[in-house]
Amino acid sequence: MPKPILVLNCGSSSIKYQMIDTEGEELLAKGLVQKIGDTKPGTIDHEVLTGEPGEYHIDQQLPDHETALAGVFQMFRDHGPNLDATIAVAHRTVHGGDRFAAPTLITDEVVDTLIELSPLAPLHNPPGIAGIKAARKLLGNVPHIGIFDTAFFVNLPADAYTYALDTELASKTRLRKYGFHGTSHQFVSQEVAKFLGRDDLKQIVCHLGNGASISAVDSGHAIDTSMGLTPLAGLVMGTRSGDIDPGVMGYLHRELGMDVDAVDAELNKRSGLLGLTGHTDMRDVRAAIDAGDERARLGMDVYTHRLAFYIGGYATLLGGLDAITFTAGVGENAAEVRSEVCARLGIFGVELDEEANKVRSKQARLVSTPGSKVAVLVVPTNEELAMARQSVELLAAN
Ligand SMILES: Nc1ncnc2c1ncn2[C@@H]1O[C@H](COP(=O)(O)OP(=O)(O)O)[C@@H](O)[C@H]1O
Ligand SMILES: CC(=O)OP(=O)(O)O
Ligand SMILES: [Mg+2]
Repeated sequence: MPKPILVLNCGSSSIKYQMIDTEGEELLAKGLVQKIGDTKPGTIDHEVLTGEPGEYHIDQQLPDHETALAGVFQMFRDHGPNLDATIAVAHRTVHGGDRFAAPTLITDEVVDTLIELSPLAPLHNPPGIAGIKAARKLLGNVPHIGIFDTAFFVNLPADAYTYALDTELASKTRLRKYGFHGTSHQFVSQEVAKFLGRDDLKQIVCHLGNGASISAVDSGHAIDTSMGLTPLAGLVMGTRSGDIDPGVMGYLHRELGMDVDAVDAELNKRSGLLGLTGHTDMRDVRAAIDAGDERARLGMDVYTHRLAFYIGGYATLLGGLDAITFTAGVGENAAEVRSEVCARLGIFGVELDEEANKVRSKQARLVSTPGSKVAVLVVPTNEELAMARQSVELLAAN
């Protein structure tokens, strides 16, 4: 009998989910819900990979996360696998603040604390909490576990996480760098160590998805990462600006009368690749570049400039560099991004094997030349599997 865990990743307008058998780690089902809270009908795509495999799609009005999850559960009831066998539900919870580091059994008290932490991640935590509440209602008889994006970074050195702000103000408001995508940075850096057969690696992980972040990992410990108090800092992302002069906020307010919410929305939702090129998706940016669009070309240059800047800085902080790894939607698929970033890293003796880099594969792989002073890898991330593993550990310890 399989002992499945349901893993939920609730975003503001989407839910990604997987059902994973904890014995043997087989993926039993996965799915994606889109356009939650939209005036237009939302979509639920459900794929069953066990028993009688199949793919199912429905269009349905999805005013909130509770309706969306009810739709997902209906998919399970109509097409399988059997939800009754589920032993636990794992929830990706973006911001654990300074309260949560390890995977945590969710109680009413934990939910209250997460609500308190919400202002720290206004775009990410509220949908996560909505998902937790809805799932606990629909599947009340199994443990629910929170896994925090910030967890891998709780032990960053103080000089990495401290902002140059008034100490009292910072401590009163818990203002510091927290870092995000930690489940992915940890999973991928461990996969790299396995792949290269060494634990004592100085490595940089580039998680380039719609949200994007980069981390420096020394012998398994994160020593710096690009996201900050919120997931807005650092790299250029699909719609987020990443690093800008903090003076931009006051400037936009004074010049255009934009209030704080308007500036926040501008930087989070209309900036990044979208603001630079008119496209959020890297495939569309690439198509525009190929069609001679100069705005898209500049957008890509800003994107790789920022990446190279961080890689150079992190190599210095690490005091050496053994491996650079690309992961997530862009990192795993966009060969041109890897190629253009690596072309900026000659000073470190990075040499990409352009042919190997072009090969499409779902496997972890080396894409640098044998002579490269730094190994360059592509490693698929699997945040859901990492979450399932951490949940199993927590359940075993209780
Ligand atoms: N084949 C591809 N080539 C280039 N970029 C891709 C490809 N497939 C996906 N992407 C990029 O990956 C992004 C999604 O990455 P993902 O890691 O799934 O993000 P998130 O988890 O933040 O939704 C897309 O927005 C797109 O930019
Ligand atoms: C924290 C974060 O940026 O997450 P995502 O990439 O899912 O938006
Ligand atoms: Mg992601």
